[in-house]
Amino acid sequence: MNAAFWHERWQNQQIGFHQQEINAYLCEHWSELGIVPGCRVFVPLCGKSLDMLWLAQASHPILGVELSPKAVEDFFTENALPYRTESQDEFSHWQSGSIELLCGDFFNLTTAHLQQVEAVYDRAALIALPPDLRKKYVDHLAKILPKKVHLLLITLEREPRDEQGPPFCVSHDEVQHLYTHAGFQVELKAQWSIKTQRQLPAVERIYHLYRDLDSR
Ligand SMILES: C[S@@+](CC[C@H](N)C(=O)[O-])C[C@H]1O[C@@H](n2cnc3c(N)ncnc32)[C@H](O)[C@@H]1O
Repeated sequence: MNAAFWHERWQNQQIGFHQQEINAYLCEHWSELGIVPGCRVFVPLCGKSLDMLWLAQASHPILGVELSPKAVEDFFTENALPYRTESQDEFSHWQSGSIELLCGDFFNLTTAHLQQVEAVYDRAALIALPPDLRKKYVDHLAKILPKKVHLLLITLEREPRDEQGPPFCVSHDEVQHLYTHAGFQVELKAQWSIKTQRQLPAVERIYHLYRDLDSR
């Protein structure tokens, strides 16, 4: 799953993952995480997700990262948000008010980019990646995030399990393994049986992941 794959998806508008409405799990579970207004929220692999608008309206400064310039531009234009843009190291930086999007590769982010981030919202980021990249993604995220941080993570697992994707099946055991290994406490908040777009049975899980390395 290389950059060309995603650029092509955006150019051809093969973006079935994009939701026209705010994610219901975000609205239902965000307040349970104890993340106060004003906390900066990082949205990895953000696409043009409308969930960023909901988080911004909940008084969270937003930092997103996205590979596709088309996705980033569409986010601002489709939502009628005036923006300014400039080049920054390996990223182009797009900003409108409290929403900042970095256009470039997640794996080029450093701790400097994620300063003051206190929470992460991962919907369709971990599950967008094949197995070998998922470990690299979690390890990199754990490395660049501040020591004290909360994550809201949404995963998907089709039944019976398969290796197709994206979106890829990510099991509860895998989430536990990846994030515990990276120093996080893992709490499964809820799970729901659903039907995928192709009417396949699947389970969606919502996690609160938390770490506070200073308090150890
Ligand atoms: C399945 S989509 C999910 C988008 C968004 N989270 C949502 O809920 O609509 C995954 C997104 O990750 C982006 N992406 C994939 N690999 C990336 C990388 N290494 N760095 C930044 N963005 C990446 C793709 O362009 C795509 O927009």
